[in-house]
Amino acid sequence: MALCPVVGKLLHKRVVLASASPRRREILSNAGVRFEVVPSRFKEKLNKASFSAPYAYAVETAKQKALDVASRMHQKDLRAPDVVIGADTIVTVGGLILEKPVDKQDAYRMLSSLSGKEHSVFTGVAIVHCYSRDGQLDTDISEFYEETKVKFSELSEELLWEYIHSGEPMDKAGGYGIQALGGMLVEYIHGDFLNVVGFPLNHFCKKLAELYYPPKPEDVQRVKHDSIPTVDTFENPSDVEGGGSEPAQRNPGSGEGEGWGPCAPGAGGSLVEAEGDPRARGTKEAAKCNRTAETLPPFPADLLELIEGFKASKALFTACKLKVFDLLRDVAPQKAVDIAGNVDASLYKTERLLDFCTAVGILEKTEQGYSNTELANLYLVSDSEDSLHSFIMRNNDHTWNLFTHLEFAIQEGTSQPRRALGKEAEDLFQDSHPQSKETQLQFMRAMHGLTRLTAHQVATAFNLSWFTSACDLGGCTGALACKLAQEYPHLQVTVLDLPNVMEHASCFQPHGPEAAQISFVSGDFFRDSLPRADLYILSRILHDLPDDRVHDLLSRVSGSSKPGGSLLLVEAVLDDEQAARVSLMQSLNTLVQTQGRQRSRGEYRRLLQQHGFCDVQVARVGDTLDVFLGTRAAP
Ligand SMILES: Cc1cn([C@H]2C[C@H](O)[C@@H](COP(=O)(O)OP(=O)(O)OP(=O)(O)O)O2)c(=O)[nH]c1=O
Repeated sequence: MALCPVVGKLLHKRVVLASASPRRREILSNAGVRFEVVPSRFKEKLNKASFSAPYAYAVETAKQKALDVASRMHQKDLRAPDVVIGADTIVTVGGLILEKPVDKQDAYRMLSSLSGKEHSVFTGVAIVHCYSRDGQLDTDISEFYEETKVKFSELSEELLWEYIHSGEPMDKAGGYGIQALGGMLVEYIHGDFLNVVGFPLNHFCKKLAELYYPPKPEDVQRVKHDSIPTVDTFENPSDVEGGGSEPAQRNPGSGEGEGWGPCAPGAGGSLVEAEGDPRARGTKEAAKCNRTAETLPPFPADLLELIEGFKASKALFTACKLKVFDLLRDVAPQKAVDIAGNVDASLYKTERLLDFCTAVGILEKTEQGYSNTELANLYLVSDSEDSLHSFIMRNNDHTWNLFTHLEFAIQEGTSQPRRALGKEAEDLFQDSHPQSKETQLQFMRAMHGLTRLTAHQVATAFNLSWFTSACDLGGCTGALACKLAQEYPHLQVTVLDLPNVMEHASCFQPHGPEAAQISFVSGDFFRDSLPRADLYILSRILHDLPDDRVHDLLSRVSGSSKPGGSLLLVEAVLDDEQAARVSLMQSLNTLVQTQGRQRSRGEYRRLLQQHGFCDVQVARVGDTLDVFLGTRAAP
């Protein structure tokens, strides 16, 4: 692929992204760049009035961010990284520069100034090449900016405040995120979308191409001004000889706006070299080494992520197990030494774990110490409303062991609870296998967090307002029942689950007005008669069951349904191309854990029809779930 060689020029270098922005990190890593993240401590408070244009402010801030990181790393390690990338995104409207809002009122001020108008988003980028000369840091700085025009619709007061209360505006220039909810405010954009999100990738690649493949004078005519040169464009013997792998050094005589000097003639080809200059020699040697990079196959970034992905999961599990996010929810920021003391762990190793968490965007690091990101506060703190902590711990304590036996599951065609956990598959959902209260609660909390993620979308996938009674079979903690009750104030919802689940259900019962609409009933949907209801719900139940038990259960539900009553079925299906990866991963999960299997949308539709539910409608929820609604025909 044409872009790979350009990005490939960075692969053998120590590249640092001087930014705490999770968006920049994602854009660069999606492009296959390998880098470390060291957030800049440069305070964004340059005097805006002293700049001739807003973009100059963004470019200078980007440069200062990168230089701050380069010099700190050089001081700390006595060795700077090879390349430091800094960026700064601003929004401009009516001559004003908008950065990140300081509070909700500020976000309101910004967003109302953008309402109904076109504005510009500028991202300034600095690519700083670092060299160490006699222990001193020396740099070559290349900088550029990109402008994207964005037009907002007229925004009502109500919409503005709803958006502000979502929390999304707070860490974003101009107070919005075009890549998420903020996308709904946008009427049109002209220019690079990623530039708005914080990093103009296309311009960055062009800049790299300019730096690493400076055109020879005779090539200038051949290179389209706005294209990213591919290796082919420059692949000729003299280019290979000339290296072209290190950035061309700036011609000392050339001024700032002149760009990068043309290639020096002679053996070196594209590099301007001073005889006896050790930096130039090093550069030439490096150029020789990197020459082969052009002929290498594309770097397997996705493959490496797959190979090493389990390490990232385990690091997250460990930070959760140590309750790092709970600690930082209570007191933040905290230094590594205090966190290590609190969790009773080695300082050096705790620091490595915290830095990893920072690099993947779940912690933030400043001079004062580490703090939770918004994401961590929402999902990783153990007792937050939407916590996924127990789901993570369940993966750590339970699913992890099962997955280490995946090869047996595949070879033998059976699930592996016995080998991994000393239990039979059906025991996992039965009373017959006593679990400790803690294990049971962990399972229930895990299901609770997971169900809450999509409960609202499931509850509203169809208009259910004409039902008066519903029964959620295997409804566990009542997380879905609660959303249904909130959404449909006239609906009475019964949650049916096994006695060992119901024993602990009181820990999850809602406290709001919807509590009066929900009742919990203990029972086994395979043995006991089902509570009467005009809507039955089977949410994420059938995939855990083998075919004979699916038929058994569906015929019991069908037998209890009155004509005109309905069944709402929620499952991750196998055959949707967009969700293929996630669904396929879930199907591995099912085959290693249970005797069930993931089924296709067509199979579920047929199952419903076979059991007397007709007029089956299907809605997609999130990335993975299908919601089916079938109506019981008269027998
Ligand atoms: C306009 C807009 C901005 N943004 C983000 C990109 C940037 O992260 C942020 C602008 O703030 P910046 O100061 O550019 O960056 P930052 O503070 O997030 O990170 P750092 O200074 O460490 O590099 O706003 C979006 O994510 N979406 C948008 O639509």
